Amino acid sequence: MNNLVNRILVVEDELSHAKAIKRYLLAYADQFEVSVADSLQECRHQISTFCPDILLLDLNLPDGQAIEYLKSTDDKRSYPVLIMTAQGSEELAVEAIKAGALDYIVKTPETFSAMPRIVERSLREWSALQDRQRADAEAGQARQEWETTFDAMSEVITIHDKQMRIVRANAAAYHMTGATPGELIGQRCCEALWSKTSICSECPQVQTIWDGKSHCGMVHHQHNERIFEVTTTPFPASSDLEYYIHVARDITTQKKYEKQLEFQATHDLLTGLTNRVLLKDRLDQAISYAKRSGRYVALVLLDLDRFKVVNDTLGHALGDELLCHVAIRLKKAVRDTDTVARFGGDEFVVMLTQVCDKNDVMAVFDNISEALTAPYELGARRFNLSASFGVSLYPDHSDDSDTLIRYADIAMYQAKKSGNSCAIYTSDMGLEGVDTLELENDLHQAVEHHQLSLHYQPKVNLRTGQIAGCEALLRWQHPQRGMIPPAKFIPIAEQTGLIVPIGRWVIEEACRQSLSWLAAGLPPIRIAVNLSARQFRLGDLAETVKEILDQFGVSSDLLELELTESMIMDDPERARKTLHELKHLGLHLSLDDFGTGYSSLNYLRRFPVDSLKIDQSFIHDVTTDPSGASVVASIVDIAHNLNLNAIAEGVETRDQLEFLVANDCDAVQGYLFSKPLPVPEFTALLAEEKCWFAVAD
Ligand SMILES: Nc1nc2c(ncn2[C@@H]2O[C@@H]3COP(=O)(O)O[C@H]4[C@@H](O)[C@H](n5cnc6c(=O)[nH]c(N)nc65)O[C@@H]4COP(=O)(O)O[C@H]3[C@H]2O)c(=O)[nH]1
Repeated sequence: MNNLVNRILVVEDELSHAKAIKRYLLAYADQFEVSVADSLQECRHQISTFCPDILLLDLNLPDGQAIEYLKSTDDKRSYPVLIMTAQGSEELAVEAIKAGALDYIVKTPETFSAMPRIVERSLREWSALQDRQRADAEAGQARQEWETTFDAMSEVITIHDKQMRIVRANAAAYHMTGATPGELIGQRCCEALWSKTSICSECPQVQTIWDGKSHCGMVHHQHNERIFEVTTTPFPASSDLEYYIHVARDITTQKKYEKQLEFQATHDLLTGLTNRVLLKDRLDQAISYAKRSGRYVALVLLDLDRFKVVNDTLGHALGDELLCHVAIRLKKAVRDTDTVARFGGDEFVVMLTQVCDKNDVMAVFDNISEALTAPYELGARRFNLSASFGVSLYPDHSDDSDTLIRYADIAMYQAKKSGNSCAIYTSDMGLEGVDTLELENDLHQAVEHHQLSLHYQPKVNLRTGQIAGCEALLRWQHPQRGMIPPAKFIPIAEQTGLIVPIGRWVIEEACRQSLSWLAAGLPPIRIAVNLSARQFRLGDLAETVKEILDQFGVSSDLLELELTESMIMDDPERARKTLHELKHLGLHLSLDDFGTGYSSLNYLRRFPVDSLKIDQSFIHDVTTDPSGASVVASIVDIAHNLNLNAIAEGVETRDQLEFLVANDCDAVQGYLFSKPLPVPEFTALLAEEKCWFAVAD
């Protein structure tokens, strides 16, 4: 018993009983405080004023029955009530207990004397009862909260037994399955939730049942194609019965998003092809597989030749469409096990794996090349594309993926530069690559530091044997490396854009030289200057040339511009306009390296050019290869049919010269007559007024 005061209200109309009870109680313990009421009315009054901890209530009181009183106050009571009854009224007392009394006492002298212990015990019981009720209420509340939460969870939650039968399911589970409680409870989880007929051993439920630990895994819903992350956790509900909580979270959107991100990180979004990151990964794998299998891996890097022009003239939408067509064709041209990647822009890479024979690479290359060059139809338009290819091989060139990619790139660059469609990497190309970077830096200073100069090579008229003009050829005297050939630095100048100021300088220098020779009293000579593709595309070419001619006061008749076929065929309409503007100034125009590119004779007819320069590669073979000879003869014919002059370049032997004379070529240029000469030597040649017929005869 604690030391707190216990207030006891005794409601008894029989005064002697009340006194006896009070006396026993007060005599028993100090903490008892006793008050007496003799009616229900007084009882009610004292309950509010005395605030009893226990009520000893006589069954029959003058103003009413205790049972009625209990019934009317049952809900609010915070104290125990003991009914006191006379012998023989026990039945009524039991009724009083039903109405809310804690117990009853039959009034006898013995029970009066035992009253303190009865009160003590009753207070203890009451306190325990209160605790239990409070605990029950709290448990009820908790349960309600839990159930609300359980049903409010968006995750599908089920509780199942060891046989994986559902014993409880939340609202999300019913919502997902569309089942009623009757249809879900007792069903096997896999069937009821996931529409699966068999249980997968990797199911987190199965694993949890096996080793008693929580397991998490992914479950694909068989019918609605959604993906769930499922966690199963065991919990002991009683000592011998185990339950498992199964929480399934719908992660379909998350997975979709993850997949999308992964795709974006590893693919080119326009074409859907593999990107550089994934290609490198696959190349690493292919190399390690090839190491074991003793096979080759080939990398074919290709760059579309005229793509920029297509893009600029037709707009990016059509350009994109074209790239998608290229991607499809490349994929079709190789096996499924090979990889086609896009590195951005118009650069694609094909990785060929499990190659047994190196010759197979060239066969695949032929397929690719053929697929790419077939005409493209975009809307009402038809296009032809060509590409430059660079090939590198594992194990011949490297066993490192980055290096192989770089080597394929260097080889492609080499192919482009040399005008061949394909180049296989060789070690000297690699060195050239290193060189290129250094040259690029030095080239920036070349103009400023007067390291550039022009050499002149005569063109000889085959009818007169005399100089018919000359070609100005750029030379770079590098302070450390000595003379660098144009084939090495012009492509760098093209790439960096430096060719524009350099090209302007060449025209200015040719005009300056022309004036200087005239001033020296030498016969007027037409100087041909090579134009670069970039200069030609600039748009203000005619204006620039006119400005230079005006600045030096040189007659336009003394200047010739040499363009290549590819420069004008890139964008024939624009080229035609520019050529007309140049022609309008009075310049001579010639098509250089004729025969090496793709020319449409239809277009050619519409271009105001004066000469076709037959590429030296044809001249080289003219006496050894009958087909080479017929190409040259045809070009001369074409030129004459179009009212153009035919000039052969790279003439080195008398046999070549004789062939050209026999085939009615108009003029020649080549080492047989003279190499390109520095100004003093060429000036001497001019002054000599040399006639080469003696040589040609
Ligand atoms: N094997 C052999 N070669 C001969 C013979 N006769 C002449 N050549 C060389 O053939 C090239 C002819 O010039 P290209 O076709 O315009 O080809 C030129 C031209 O495309 C470019 N280039 C040169 N100067 C300029 C320039 O000022 N501007 C631009 N944009 N390109 C230039 O560089 C290319 C190479 O120029 P070069 O090295 O000077 O090489 C010159 C010349 O030296 C011969 O009988 N045999």
